[in-house]
Amino acid sequence: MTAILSIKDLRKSYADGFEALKGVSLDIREGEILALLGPNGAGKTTLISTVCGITTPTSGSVTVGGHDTQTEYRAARSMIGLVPQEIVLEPFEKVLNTVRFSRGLFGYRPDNARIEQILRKLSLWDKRKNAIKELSGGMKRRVLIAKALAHEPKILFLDEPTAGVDVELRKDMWDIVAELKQSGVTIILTTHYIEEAEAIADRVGVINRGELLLVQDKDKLMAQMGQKQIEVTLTEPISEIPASLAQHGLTLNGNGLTLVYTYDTNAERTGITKLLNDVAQAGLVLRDVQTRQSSLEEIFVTLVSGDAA
Ligand SMILES: Nc1ncnc2c1ncn2[C@@H]1O[C@H](COP(=O)(O)OP(=O)(O)OP(=O)(O)O)[C@@H](O)[C@H]1O
Repeated sequence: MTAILSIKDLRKSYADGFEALKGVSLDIREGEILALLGPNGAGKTTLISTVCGITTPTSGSVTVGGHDTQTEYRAARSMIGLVPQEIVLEPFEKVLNTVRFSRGLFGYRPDNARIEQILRKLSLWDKRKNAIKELSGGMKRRVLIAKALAHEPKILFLDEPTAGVDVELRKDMWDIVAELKQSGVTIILTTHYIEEAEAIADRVGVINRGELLLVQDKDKLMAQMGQKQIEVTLTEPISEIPASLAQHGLTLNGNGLTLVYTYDTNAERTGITKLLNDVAQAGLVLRDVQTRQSSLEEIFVTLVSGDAA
């Protein structure tokens, strides 16, 4: 794996002593889309700000394309584009100038063709002579993306790009992200929308209370979603699972009253018939049978609430 971005044991304590990042380590592959999920205050923005050099880490290191963000700040930072969560734009400035200026900030020569291409891609070309204050909220968000792309970054951070945007713009954002990926840009986005992670991410990371709880290929998570559980409640509790049921990989819950069997809904044979037969053969009497399906949302909620305990 080629890691374009490597985060090692990153910690951040704010001046008031609050530890917002508690040793985060993460390697990001070149060209992938990683979605970072986490509840409010989990540390997503702190992580992005620290990686982008806006916030100084308390300890740990970050390299971007091999450049250390602290000792080789300019080289590392020029590879990164950041679309912040909050709209920070000069209201009286024209769209075109705003985006051109961003390119200049990174020491890049003016390139009108490139700026035009970016503005067209983001449907802002017709608005290029408008002042920022004349734009709608959604268009301002597009300007933030244009600014972040103006210096041709290899890695793009999008901090909640679709928070508060309408369905159409959200769809447009997803298309833009997919196009950028096609052109080889690595994308890290934070989101509260689990369906967004499902729709566009290659990998999903879950962060809570400053810790990265999980980073996994989305497809693997989706495969987990394909799993279902059947809960068999018995009339009498048992102290252990009978040996004749060992092959089913059951767990015993609820004070010995519930047997839980996990199966794959996509599999040709679920094994339910044999399970129920074997349960009856073992002399167990059923009170109830229930099935339940786990979703990415549930995995997320379980991880985050388990962490809070
Ligand atoms: N400048 C600061 N000084 C002290 N604490 C801070 C500062 N900035 C952020 N925090 C705290 O650090 C924690 C993480 O905040 P952060 O903004 O990184 O979370 P987040 O995951 O981006 O949340 P959200 O989804 O709400 O944007 C929060 O408890 C926040 O209050």
